[in-house]
Amino acid sequence: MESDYLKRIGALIRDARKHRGWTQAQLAEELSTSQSAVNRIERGHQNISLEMIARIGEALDSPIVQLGAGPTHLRVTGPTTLSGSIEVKTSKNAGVALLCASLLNRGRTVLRRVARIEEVNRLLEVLQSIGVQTRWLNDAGDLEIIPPAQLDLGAIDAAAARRTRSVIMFLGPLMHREGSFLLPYAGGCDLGKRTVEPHLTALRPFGLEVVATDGHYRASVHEDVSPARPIVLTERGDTVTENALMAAALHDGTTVIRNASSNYMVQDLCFYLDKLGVKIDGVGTTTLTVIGRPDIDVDVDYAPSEDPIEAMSLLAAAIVTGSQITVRRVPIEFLEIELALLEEMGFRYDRSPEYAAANGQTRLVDITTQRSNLTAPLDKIHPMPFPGLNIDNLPFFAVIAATAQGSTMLHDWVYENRAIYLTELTRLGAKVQLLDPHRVMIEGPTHWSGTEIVCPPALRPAVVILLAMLASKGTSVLRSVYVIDRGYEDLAERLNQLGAQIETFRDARGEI
Ligand SMILES: CC(=O)N[C@H]1[C@@H](OP(=O)(O)OP(=O)(O)OC[C@H]2O[C@@H](n3ccc(=O)[nH]c3=O)[C@H](O)[C@@H]2O)O[C@H](CO)[C@@H](O)[C@@H]1O
Ligand SMILES: C=C(OP(=O)(O)O)C(=O)O
Repeated sequence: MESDYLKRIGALIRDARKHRGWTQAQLAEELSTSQSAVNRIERGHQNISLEMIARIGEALDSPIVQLGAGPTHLRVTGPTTLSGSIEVKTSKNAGVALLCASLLNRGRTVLRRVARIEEVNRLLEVLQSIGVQTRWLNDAGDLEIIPPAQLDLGAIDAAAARRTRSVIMFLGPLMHREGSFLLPYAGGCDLGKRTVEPHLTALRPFGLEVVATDGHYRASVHEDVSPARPIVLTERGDTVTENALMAAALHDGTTVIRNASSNYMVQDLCFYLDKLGVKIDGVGTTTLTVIGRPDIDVDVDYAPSEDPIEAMSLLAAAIVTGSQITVRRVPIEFLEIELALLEEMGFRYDRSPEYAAANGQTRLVDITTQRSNLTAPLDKIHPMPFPGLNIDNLPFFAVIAATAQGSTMLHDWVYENRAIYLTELTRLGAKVQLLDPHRVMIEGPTHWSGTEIVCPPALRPAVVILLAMLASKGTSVLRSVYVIDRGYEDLAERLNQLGAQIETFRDARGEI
Protein backbone atom coordinates (compact mmCIF):
# COMPACT_ATOMS: atom_id res chain seq x y z
CA MET A 1 0.00 0.00 0.00
CA GLU A 2 2.60 2.46 1.21
CA SER A 3 5.12 1.65 -1.53
CA ASP A 4 2.38 2.15 -4.12
CA TYR A 5 1.69 5.59 -2.79
CA LEU A 6 5.41 6.40 -2.65
CA LYS A 7 5.82 5.29 -6.26
CA ARG A 8 2.97 7.57 -7.38
CA ILE A 9 4.44 10.55 -5.51
CA GLY A 10 7.88 9.70 -6.89
CA ALA A 11 6.53 9.65 -10.44
CA LEU A 12 4.86 13.05 -9.92
CA ILE A 13 8.13 14.49 -8.67
CA ARG A 14 10.11 13.01 -11.58
CA ASP A 15 7.63 14.44 -14.10
CA ALA A 16 7.68 17.87 -12.45
CA ARG A 17 11.50 17.84 -12.41
CA LYS A 18 11.70 16.86 -16.07
CA HIS A 19 9.12 19.50 -16.94
CA ARG A 20 11.43 22.03 -15.34
CA GLY A 21 14.35 20.59 -17.35
CA TRP A 22 16.38 19.76 -14.27
CA THR A 23 18.65 16.80 -13.60
CA GLN A 24 18.33 14.84 -10.36
CA ALA A 25 21.61 16.43 -9.30
CA GLN A 26 20.19 19.96 -9.82
CA LEU A 27 17.11 19.17 -7.74
CA ALA A 28 19.33 17.56 -5.11
CA GLU A 29 21.42 20.70 -4.86
CA GLU A 30 18.33 22.87 -4.50
CA LEU A 31 17.12 20.63 -1.66
CA SER A 32 20.57 20.37 -0.04
CA THR A 33 20.44 16.61 -0.43
CA SER A 34 22.23 13.98 -2.50
CA GLN A 35 21.41 12.92 -6.05
CA SER A 36 21.01 9.37 -4.79
CA ALA A 37 18.34 10.54 -2.31
CA VAL A 38 16.40 12.22 -5.15
CA ASN A 39 16.76 9.04 -7.18
CA ARG A 40 15.37 6.97 -4.29
CA ILE A 41 12.45 9.39 -3.83
CA GLU A 42 11.58 9.32 -7.53
CA ARG A 43 11.61 5.53 -7.58
CA GLY A 44 9.37 5.42 -4.49
CA HIS A 45 12.08 3.77 -2.44
CA GLN A 46 12.19 6.38 0.29
CA ASN A 47 9.64 7.49 2.83
CA ILE A 48 8.76 11.07 2.18
CA SER A 49 7.00 13.45 4.54
CA LEU A 50 4.46 16.10 3.57
CA GLU A 51 7.09 18.65 4.57
CA MET A 52 9.55 17.25 2.07
CA ILE A 53 6.89 17.14 -0.63
CA ALA A 54 6.16 20.80 0.10
CA ARG A 55 9.85 21.67 -0.19
CA ILE A 56 10.15 19.83 -3.49
CA GLY A 57 7.02 21.59 -4.72
CA GLU A 58 8.52 24.93 -3.82
CA ALA A 59 11.86 24.09 -5.42
CA LEU A 60 10.22 22.95 -8.66
CA ASP A 61 7.50 25.55 -8.56
CA SER A 62 5.21 22.71 -9.52
CA PRO A 63 1.44 22.85 -9.14
CA ILE A 64 1.27 19.05 -9.13
CA VAL A 65 3.62 18.57 -6.25
CA GLN A 66 2.39 21.64 -4.39
CA LEU A 67 -1.19 20.44 -4.49
CA GLY A 68 -2.29 19.67 -0.95
CA ALA A 69 0.98 20.88 0.54
CA GLY A 70 1.50 24.23 2.24
CA PRO A 71 0.76 24.94 5.87
CA THR A 72 -1.88 22.90 7.64
CA HIS A 73 -4.51 24.52 9.84
CA LEU A 74 -7.12 23.23 12.26
CA ARG A 75 -10.75 24.30 12.57
CA VAL A 76 -12.14 23.45 15.99
CA THR A 77 -15.82 23.48 16.88
CA GLY A 78 -16.49 23.72 20.59
CA PRO A 79 -17.14 23.41 23.37
CA THR A 80 -16.32 19.71 23.42
CA THR A 81 -16.76 17.07 26.06
CA LEU A 82 -14.39 14.16 25.51
CA SER A 83 -15.05 10.53 26.34
CA GLY A 84 -13.43 7.14 25.79
CA SER A 85 -9.83 6.13 26.05
CA ILE A 86 -6.56 7.03 24.36
CA GLU A 87 -3.09 5.54 24.40
CA VAL A 88 0.03 7.62 24.94
CA LYS A 89 2.61 7.33 22.14
CA THR A 90 6.34 6.96 22.67
CA SER A 91 8.24 10.16 23.26
CA LYS A 92 9.66 12.57 20.71
CA ASN A 93 12.65 13.25 22.89
CA ALA A 94 13.67 9.60 23.33
CA GLY A 95 12.91 8.97 19.66
CA VAL A 96 15.32 11.63 18.44
CA ALA A 97 18.03 10.66 20.95
CA LEU A 98 17.81 7.02 19.86
CA LEU A 99 17.97 7.92 16.16
CA CYS A 100 21.21 9.77 16.86
CA ALA A 101 22.48 6.94 19.06
CA SER A 102 21.90 4.40 16.28
CA LEU A 103 24.95 6.00 14.61
CA LEU A 104 27.09 4.44 17.38
CA ASN A 105 26.19 0.99 16.13
CA ARG A 106 27.56 -0.58 12.96
CA GLY A 107 24.80 -3.17 13.21
CA ARG A 108 21.06 -2.95 12.61
CA THR A 109 18.90 -1.10 15.12
CA VAL A 110 15.15 -1.66 15.29
CA LEU A 111 13.19 0.83 17.39
CA ARG A 112 9.64 -0.18 18.29
CA ARG A 113 6.55 2.02 18.12
CA VAL A 114 8.40 5.21 17.24
CA ALA A 115 6.02 8.18 17.08
CA ARG A 116 5.55 9.25 13.45
CA ILE A 117 6.12 12.93 14.05
CA GLU A 118 7.78 15.64 11.99
CA GLU A 119 10.78 15.90 14.31
CA VAL A 120 11.51 12.23 13.62
CA ASN A 121 10.88 12.75 9.89
CA ARG A 122 13.43 15.58 9.79
CA LEU A 123 16.06 13.42 11.49
CA LEU A 124 15.29 10.52 9.15
CA GLU A 125 15.82 12.86 6.20
CA VAL A 126 19.15 13.90 7.67
CA LEU A 127 20.19 10.29 8.32
CA GLN A 128 19.14 9.16 4.84
CA SER A 129 21.01 12.05 3.24
CA ILE A 130 24.28 10.87 4.81
CA GLY A 131 23.73 7.30 3.63
CA VAL A 132 21.94 5.64 6.56
CA GLN A 133 19.22 3.20 5.45
CA THR A 134 16.01 3.76 7.39
CA ARG A 135 12.71 2.00 6.86
CA TRP A 136 9.33 1.93 8.62
CA LEU A 137 8.57 -1.75 9.02
CA ASN A 138 4.83 -1.53 9.65
CA ASP A 139 1.96 0.73 10.73
CA ALA A 140 2.86 0.27 14.38
CA GLY A 141 5.85 2.60 13.87
CA ASP A 142 8.61 0.00 14.12
CA LEU A 143 11.66 1.55 12.50
CA GLU A 144 14.78 -0.11 11.11
CA ILE A 145 18.07 1.78 10.92
CA ILE A 146 21.19 0.47 9.18
CA PRO A 147 24.22 2.77 9.02
CA PRO A 148 26.58 2.45 6.04
CA ALA A 149 30.25 1.48 6.40
CA GLN A 150 31.15 5.07 5.54
CA LEU A 151 28.91 8.08 6.17
CA ASP A 152 28.59 10.70 3.42
CA LEU A 153 28.52 13.81 5.60
CA GLY A 154 29.17 16.06 2.61
CA ALA A 155 25.67 15.23 1.33
CA ILE A 156 23.89 16.17 4.59
CA ASP A 157 20.39 17.58 4.12
CA ALA A 158 21.15 20.94 5.71
CA ALA A 159 17.60 22.29 5.35
CA ALA A 160 16.15 19.34 7.31
CA ALA A 161 18.95 19.53 9.87
CA ARG A 162 18.32 23.21 10.56
CA ARG A 163 14.68 22.52 11.38
CA THR A 164 15.52 20.36 14.38
CA ARG A 165 17.60 21.00 17.47
CA SER A 166 18.30 17.30 17.84
CA VAL A 167 21.00 17.31 15.16
CA ILE A 168 23.30 18.65 17.88
CA MET A 169 23.24 15.09 19.22
CA PHE A 170 25.18 13.92 16.15
CA LEU A 171 28.31 15.40 17.75
CA GLY A 172 28.74 12.61 20.33
CA PRO A 173 28.46 9.68 17.90
CA LEU A 174 30.15 11.33 14.89
CA MET A 175 33.29 12.35 16.75
CA HIS A 176 34.24 8.68 16.90
CA ARG A 177 33.60 8.05 13.21
CA GLU A 178 35.17 11.13 11.62
CA GLY A 179 38.35 13.10 12.30
CA SER A 180 36.70 16.33 11.23
CA PHE A 181 33.23 17.24 9.99
CA LEU A 182 30.71 20.02 9.45
CA LEU A 183 27.22 20.08 10.97
CA PRO A 184 24.55 22.68 10.18
CA TYR A 185 23.40 24.84 13.12
CA ALA A 186 20.63 23.23 15.18
CA GLY A 187 17.08 24.68 15.17
CA GLY A 188 14.00 23.50 17.11
CA CYS A 189 11.35 25.49 18.97
CA ASP A 190 11.98 29.20 19.03
CA LEU A 191 12.28 29.58 22.78
CA GLY A 192 14.86 32.35 22.82
CA LYS A 193 18.58 31.78 22.95
CA ARG A 194 19.45 28.12 23.55
CA THR A 195 23.13 27.70 24.04
CA VAL A 196 25.17 24.77 22.71
CA GLU A 197 28.17 25.72 24.84
CA PRO A 198 27.42 23.08 27.54
CA HIS A 199 27.57 20.42 24.77
CA LEU A 200 30.99 21.61 23.66
CA THR A 201 32.26 21.74 27.26
CA ALA A 202 31.01 18.20 27.86
CA LEU A 203 32.63 16.81 24.70
CA ARG A 204 35.98 18.66 24.91
CA PRO A 205 37.46 16.09 27.35
CA PHE A 206 36.95 13.48 24.59
CA GLY A 207 39.06 15.61 22.23
CA LEU A 208 36.27 17.41 20.31
CA GLU A 209 36.90 20.99 19.23
CA VAL A 210 34.09 22.95 17.60
CA VAL A 211 34.22 26.32 15.88
CA ALA A 212 30.93 27.90 14.81
CA THR A 213 31.22 29.56 11.38
CA ASP A 214 28.78 30.66 8.66
CA GLY A 215 25.82 28.50 9.69
CA HIS A 216 27.90 25.43 10.56
CA TYR A 217 29.65 23.80 13.47
CA ARG A 218 33.13 22.90 12.26
CA ALA A 219 34.20 19.95 14.40
CA SER A 220 37.64 18.37 14.69
CA VAL A 221 38.78 15.56 16.95
CA HIS A 222 42.13 15.20 18.74
CA GLU A 223 42.48 11.47 19.06
CA ASP A 224 45.10 11.58 21.80
CA VAL A 225 42.75 13.40 24.21
CA SER A 226 40.52 11.40 26.57
CA PRO A 227 38.73 12.26 29.82
CA ALA A 228 41.23 12.21 32.69
CA ARG A 229 38.68 13.20 35.35
CA PRO A 230 34.93 12.91 35.79
CA ILE A 231 33.03 15.11 33.34
CA VAL A 232 31.06 17.69 35.27
CA LEU A 233 28.18 19.12 33.27
CA THR A 234 27.73 22.84 33.80
CA GLU A 235 23.96 22.45 33.55
CA ARG A 236 21.78 19.39 33.99
CA GLY A 237 20.45 19.44 30.44
CA ASP A 238 18.85 16.45 28.73
CA THR A 239 20.51 16.55 25.31
CA VAL A 240 23.86 17.54 26.75
CA THR A 241 23.78 14.48 29.02
CA GLU A 242 22.84 12.37 25.99
CA ASN A 243 25.76 13.75 23.98
CA ALA A 244 28.19 12.98 26.80
CA LEU A 245 26.73 9.47 27.14
CA MET A 246 27.10 8.80 23.42
CA ALA A 247 30.68 10.05 23.40
CA ALA A 248 31.40 7.83 26.44
CA ALA A 249 29.71 4.81 24.83
CA LEU A 250 32.41 4.45 22.15
CA HIS A 251 35.23 5.58 24.42
CA ASP A 252 37.58 2.76 25.30
CA GLY A 253 37.54 3.12 29.07
CA THR A 254 35.40 4.29 31.97
CA THR A 255 33.82 7.75 31.98
CA VAL A 256 32.06 9.33 34.94
CA ILE A 257 29.46 12.01 34.15
CA ARG A 258 28.33 14.19 37.04
CA ASN A 259 25.34 16.54 37.24
CA ALA A 260 23.75 14.33 34.59
CA SER A 261 20.05 14.65 33.76
CA SER A 262 18.10 11.56 34.84
CA ASN A 263 15.08 12.52 32.79
CA TYR A 264 12.99 10.04 30.79
CA MET A 265 14.78 10.34 27.44
CA VAL A 266 18.17 9.93 29.10
CA GLN A 267 16.96 6.75 30.78
CA ASP A 268 15.68 5.39 27.46
CA LEU A 269 19.07 6.12 25.91
CA CYS A 270 20.83 4.30 28.78
CA PHE A 271 18.62 1.22 28.32
CA TYR A 272 19.40 1.22 24.58
CA LEU A 273 23.14 1.62 25.21
CA ASP A 274 22.96 -1.29 27.63
CA LYS A 275 21.62 -3.41 24.76
CA LEU A 276 24.62 -2.29 22.69
CA GLY A 277 26.85 -3.74 25.40
CA VAL A 278 27.77 -0.42 27.01
CA LYS A 279 27.67 -0.77 30.80
CA ILE A 280 26.13 2.17 32.66
CA ASP A 281 25.91 2.49 36.39
CA GLY A 282 23.66 5.03 38.11
CA VAL A 283 20.76 5.16 35.62
CA GLY A 284 18.07 7.38 37.16
CA THR A 285 20.64 9.35 39.21
CA THR A 286 22.82 12.37 38.50
CA THR A 287 26.10 10.41 38.38
CA LEU A 288 26.52 8.04 35.47
CA THR A 289 29.51 5.71 35.18
CA VAL A 290 29.94 4.43 31.64
CA ILE A 291 32.18 1.59 30.50
CA GLY A 292 32.44 2.16 26.76
CA ARG A 293 33.18 -0.18 23.86
CA PRO A 294 35.37 1.16 21.05
CA ASP A 295 33.56 -0.89 18.44
CA ILE A 296 29.85 -1.63 18.55
CA ASP A 297 28.45 -3.92 15.89
CA VAL A 298 25.30 -5.64 17.11
CA ASP A 299 21.76 -6.12 15.85
CA VAL A 300 19.48 -4.66 18.51
CA ASP A 301 15.82 -4.21 19.11
CA TYR A 302 14.65 -1.55 21.58
CA ALA A 303 11.24 -0.19 22.55
CA PRO A 304 11.40 3.41 23.84
CA SER A 305 8.91 4.32 26.55
CA GLU A 306 5.81 6.46 26.52
CA ASP A 307 5.88 10.25 26.44
CA PRO A 308 5.14 11.93 29.78
CA ILE A 309 4.56 15.24 27.98
CA GLU A 310 1.94 13.74 25.67
CA ALA A 311 0.34 12.13 28.74
CA MET A 312 0.24 15.53 30.45
CA SER A 313 -1.24 17.09 27.30
CA LEU A 314 -4.07 14.54 27.30
CA LEU A 315 -4.77 15.04 31.00
CA ALA A 316 -4.89 18.78 30.38
CA ALA A 317 -7.33 18.18 27.50
CA ALA A 318 -9.62 16.30 29.90
CA ILE A 319 -9.34 18.95 32.61
CA VAL A 320 -9.99 21.96 30.39
CA THR A 321 -13.02 20.30 28.77
CA GLY A 322 -14.32 18.87 32.09
CA SER A 323 -14.27 15.36 30.65
CA GLN A 324 -13.94 11.82 31.88
CA ILE A 325 -11.44 9.94 29.73
CA THR A 326 -8.94 7.16 30.27
CA VAL A 327 -5.37 7.92 29.32
CA ARG A 328 -3.57 4.60 28.88
CA ARG A 329 0.16 3.90 29.22
CA VAL A 330 1.06 6.93 31.33
CA PRO A 331 4.76 6.78 32.42
CA ILE A 332 3.90 7.54 36.03
CA GLU A 333 7.35 8.11 37.48
CA PHE A 334 7.79 11.07 35.14
CA LEU A 335 4.44 12.60 36.03
CA GLU A 336 4.26 12.14 39.79
CA ILE A 337 4.90 15.76 40.75
CA GLU A 338 2.50 17.08 38.13
CA LEU A 339 -0.21 14.75 39.50
CA ALA A 340 0.55 15.64 43.12
CA LEU A 341 0.16 19.32 42.25
CA LEU A 342 -3.05 18.66 40.32
CA GLU A 343 -4.44 16.75 43.30
CA GLU A 344 -3.65 19.74 45.49
CA MET A 345 -5.65 21.86 43.05
CA GLY A 346 -8.64 19.49 43.42
CA PHE A 347 -8.17 17.21 40.42
CA ARG A 348 -9.74 13.78 40.95
CA TYR A 349 -8.82 10.69 39.00
CA ASP A 350 -8.46 6.92 39.27
CA ARG A 351 -5.26 5.13 38.53
CA SER A 352 -4.73 1.49 37.61
CA PRO A 353 -2.04 -0.73 39.15
CA GLU A 354 1.39 -0.21 37.62
CA TYR A 355 2.64 -2.33 34.73
CA ALA A 356 5.91 -2.36 32.81
CA ALA A 357 6.50 -0.59 29.50
CA ALA A 358 7.83 -2.64 26.57
CA ASN A 359 11.39 -1.70 27.57
CA GLY A 360 10.79 -3.72 30.77
CA GLN A 361 11.91 -0.73 32.84
CA THR A 362 9.53 2.21 32.79
CA ARG A 363 6.45 1.97 35.04
CA LEU A 364 3.10 2.72 33.40
CA VAL A 365 -0.45 3.25 34.68
CA ASP A 366 -3.82 4.03 33.14
CA ILE A 367 -5.45 7.19 34.46
CA THR A 368 -9.19 7.85 34.36
CA THR A 369 -10.00 11.50 34.88
CA GLN A 370 -13.06 12.71 36.74
CA ARG A 371 -14.82 16.01 36.32
CA SER A 372 -13.26 18.20 39.01
CA ASN A 373 -13.57 21.72 40.33
CA LEU A 374 -10.07 23.12 40.51
CA THR A 375 -8.74 25.93 42.66
CA ALA A 376 -5.49 27.81 42.15
CA PRO A 377 -2.48 26.49 44.11
CA LEU A 378 -1.17 28.68 46.94
CA ASP A 379 2.37 28.79 45.62
CA LYS A 380 3.76 29.61 42.20
CA ILE A 381 4.30 26.71 39.81
CA HIS A 382 7.84 26.33 38.53
CA PRO A 383 9.76 23.57 36.76
CA MET A 384 13.00 21.85 37.79
CA PRO A 385 15.21 19.23 36.16
CA PHE A 386 13.87 15.72 36.81
CA PRO A 387 12.60 14.71 39.36
CA GLY A 388 11.06 18.18 39.43
CA LEU A 389 7.99 19.27 37.52
CA ASN A 390 8.96 18.82 33.86
CA ILE A 391 9.93 21.99 32.05
CA ASP A 392 7.89 20.96 29.01
CA ASN A 393 4.81 20.31 31.17
CA LEU A 394 4.73 23.80 32.64
CA PRO A 395 2.76 25.37 29.74
CA PHE A 396 -0.11 22.90 30.34
CA PHE A 397 -0.58 24.39 33.78
CA ALA A 398 -1.47 27.67 32.07
CA VAL A 399 -4.60 26.25 30.50
CA ILE A 400 -5.36 24.25 33.65
CA ALA A 401 -4.93 27.33 35.87
CA ALA A 402 -7.28 29.22 33.57
CA THR A 403 -10.02 26.71 34.42
CA ALA A 404 -9.29 26.90 38.18
CA GLN A 405 -10.81 29.35 40.64
CA GLY A 406 -8.31 32.01 41.70
CA SER A 407 -4.88 33.31 40.68
CA THR A 408 -1.98 31.11 39.70
CA MET A 409 1.54 32.26 39.01
CA LEU A 410 3.70 30.28 36.57
CA HIS A 411 7.42 30.88 36.63
CA ASP A 412 9.31 29.60 33.57
CA TRP A 413 12.91 30.40 34.53
CA VAL A 414 14.19 28.10 31.81
CA TYR A 415 13.22 29.69 28.52
CA GLU A 416 13.28 33.31 27.46
CA ASN A 417 10.13 33.19 25.31
CA ARG A 418 7.89 30.35 26.23
CA ALA A 419 5.86 32.11 28.95
CA ILE A 420 5.22 35.03 26.60
CA TYR A 421 3.41 32.75 24.12
CA LEU A 422 0.96 31.74 26.85
CA THR A 423 -0.56 35.21 26.74
CA GLU A 424 -2.19 34.14 23.44
CA LEU A 425 -4.76 32.42 25.65
CA THR A 426 -6.24 35.85 26.40
CA ARG A 427 -7.58 35.85 22.84
CA LEU A 428 -9.79 32.91 23.80
CA GLY A 429 -11.04 34.69 26.91
CA ALA A 430 -8.44 33.75 29.56
CA LYS A 431 -6.99 36.34 31.91
CA VAL A 432 -3.25 35.89 31.50
CA GLN A 433 -1.04 38.74 32.57
CA LEU A 434 2.64 38.81 31.68
CA LEU A 435 4.52 40.02 34.76
CA ASP A 436 7.92 39.77 33.06
CA PRO A 437 9.30 37.49 30.29
CA HIS A 438 9.47 34.57 32.70
CA ARG A 439 6.33 34.93 34.81
CA VAL A 440 2.63 34.94 34.03
CA MET A 441 -0.30 35.43 36.40
CA ILE A 442 -3.47 33.57 35.42
CA GLU A 443 -6.87 34.33 36.85
CA GLY A 444 -9.58 31.69 36.49
CA PRO A 445 -12.09 30.37 35.76
CA THR A 446 -12.47 31.29 32.10
CA HIS A 447 -15.44 31.53 29.76
CA TRP A 448 -13.65 30.33 26.67
CA SER A 449 -14.75 31.70 23.37
CA GLY A 450 -13.47 30.71 19.93
CA THR A 451 -11.27 32.81 17.66
CA GLU A 452 -8.50 32.51 15.05
CA ILE A 453 -4.89 32.26 16.21
CA VAL A 454 -1.63 31.53 14.37
CA CYS A 455 0.48 28.92 16.18
CA PRO A 456 3.33 30.45 18.13
CA PRO A 457 6.70 28.97 17.05
CA ALA A 458 6.82 26.69 20.08
CA LEU A 459 5.33 23.23 20.39
CA ARG A 460 3.82 23.19 23.87
CA PRO A 461 2.25 26.67 23.85
CA ALA A 462 0.71 25.78 20.46
CA VAL A 463 -0.86 22.62 21.93
CA VAL A 464 -2.08 24.56 24.95
CA ILE A 465 -3.96 26.92 22.61
CA LEU A 466 -5.47 23.94 20.76
CA LEU A 467 -6.69 22.47 24.06
CA ALA A 468 -8.27 25.78 25.07
CA MET A 469 -10.00 25.84 21.68
CA LEU A 470 -11.63 22.47 22.51
CA ALA A 471 -13.28 24.20 25.46
CA SER A 472 -14.14 27.36 23.53
CA LYS A 473 -17.63 28.17 22.42
CA GLY A 474 -18.03 28.46 18.66
CA THR A 475 -15.50 28.01 15.89
CA SER A 476 -11.79 28.50 16.35
CA VAL A 477 -9.05 28.30 13.76
CA LEU A 478 -5.49 27.41 14.65
CA ARG A 479 -3.17 28.23 11.76
CA SER A 480 0.12 26.65 10.70
CA VAL A 481 0.28 23.65 12.98
CA TYR A 482 3.59 22.17 11.73
CA VAL A 483 5.01 23.06 15.12
CA ILE A 484 2.47 20.71 16.77
CA ASP A 485 3.16 17.95 14.24
CA ARG A 486 6.83 18.17 15.24
CA GLY A 487 5.99 16.48 18.51
CA TYR A 488 2.56 14.81 18.29
CA GLU A 489 1.37 12.08 15.94
CA ASP A 490 -2.11 12.72 14.52
CA LEU A 491 -3.15 14.72 17.57
CA ALA A 492 -6.27 16.21 15.96
CA GLU A 493 -7.44 12.84 14.66
CA ARG A 494 -6.84 11.15 18.00
CA LEU A 495 -8.74 13.89 19.86
CA ASN A 496 -11.56 13.46 17.35
CA GLN A 497 -11.74 9.80 18.31
CA LEU A 498 -12.49 11.06 21.84
CA GLY A 499 -15.31 13.21 20.49
CA ALA A 500 -13.56 16.45 19.58
CA GLN A 501 -14.57 18.22 16.37
CA ILE A 502 -11.37 19.23 14.68
CA GLU A 503 -11.11 19.58 10.94
CA THR A 504 -7.70 19.69 9.26
CA PHE A 505 -7.47 21.90 6.20
CA ARG A 506 -5.05 23.71 3.94
CA ASP A 507 -5.40 26.99 2.08
CA ALA A 508 -6.66 26.65 -1.44
CA ARG A 509 -3.92 27.57 -3.91
CA GLY A 510 -3.67 31.28 -4.45
CA GLU A 511 -5.09 32.18 -1.04
CA ILE A 512 -2.89 33.42 1.77
C1 LIG B 1 15.18 16.91 22.18
C2 LIG B 1 15.01 17.13 23.64
O1 LIG B 1 15.24 16.24 24.43
N1 LIG B 1 14.57 18.34 24.01
C3 LIG B 1 14.36 18.66 25.40
C4 LIG B 1 15.68 19.06 26.01
O2 LIG B 1 16.25 20.06 25.20
P1 LIG B 1 17.74 20.53 25.44
O3 LIG B 1 18.50 19.51 26.21
O4 LIG B 1 18.25 20.92 24.11
O5 LIG B 1 17.51 21.75 26.36
P2 LIG B 1 18.33 23.09 26.43
O6 LIG B 1 19.80 22.77 26.32
O7 LIG B 1 17.74 24.07 25.49
O8 LIG B 1 18.05 23.45 27.94
C5 LIG B 1 16.87 24.05 28.27
C6 LIG B 1 17.16 25.31 29.03
O9 LIG B 1 17.40 24.97 30.35
C7 LIG B 1 18.54 25.62 30.81
N2 LIG B 1 19.04 24.75 31.85
C8 LIG B 1 18.81 23.42 31.79
C9 LIG B 1 19.25 22.59 32.83
C10 LIG B 1 19.94 23.18 33.93
O10 LIG B 1 20.37 22.49 34.86
N3 LIG B 1 20.14 24.50 33.93
C11 LIG B 1 19.72 25.30 32.91
O11 LIG B 1 19.91 26.50 32.95
C12 LIG B 1 19.40 25.76 29.58
O12 LIG B 1 20.34 26.79 29.68
C13 LIG B 1 18.36 26.09 28.54
O13 LIG B 1 18.03 27.46 28.55
O14 LIG B 1 15.51 19.53 27.33
C14 LIG B 1 14.63 20.66 27.46
C15 LIG B 1 14.58 21.00 28.94
O15 LIG B 1 14.19 19.88 29.69
C16 LIG B 1 13.26 20.31 26.92
O16 LIG B 1 12.47 21.48 26.94
C17 LIG B 1 13.35 19.79 25.50
O17 LIG B 1 12.10 19.27 25.11
C1 LIG C 1 11.26 22.41 23.61
C2 LIG C 1 10.88 21.28 23.05
O1 LIG C 1 11.47 20.64 22.03
P1 LIG C 1 12.85 20.86 21.23
O2 LIG C 1 13.98 20.62 22.21
O3 LIG C 1 12.77 19.76 20.22
O4 LIG C 1 12.80 22.24 20.64
C3 LIG C 1 9.69 20.54 23.54
O5 LIG C 1 9.62 19.32 23.31
O6 LIG C 1 8.81 21.15 24.14
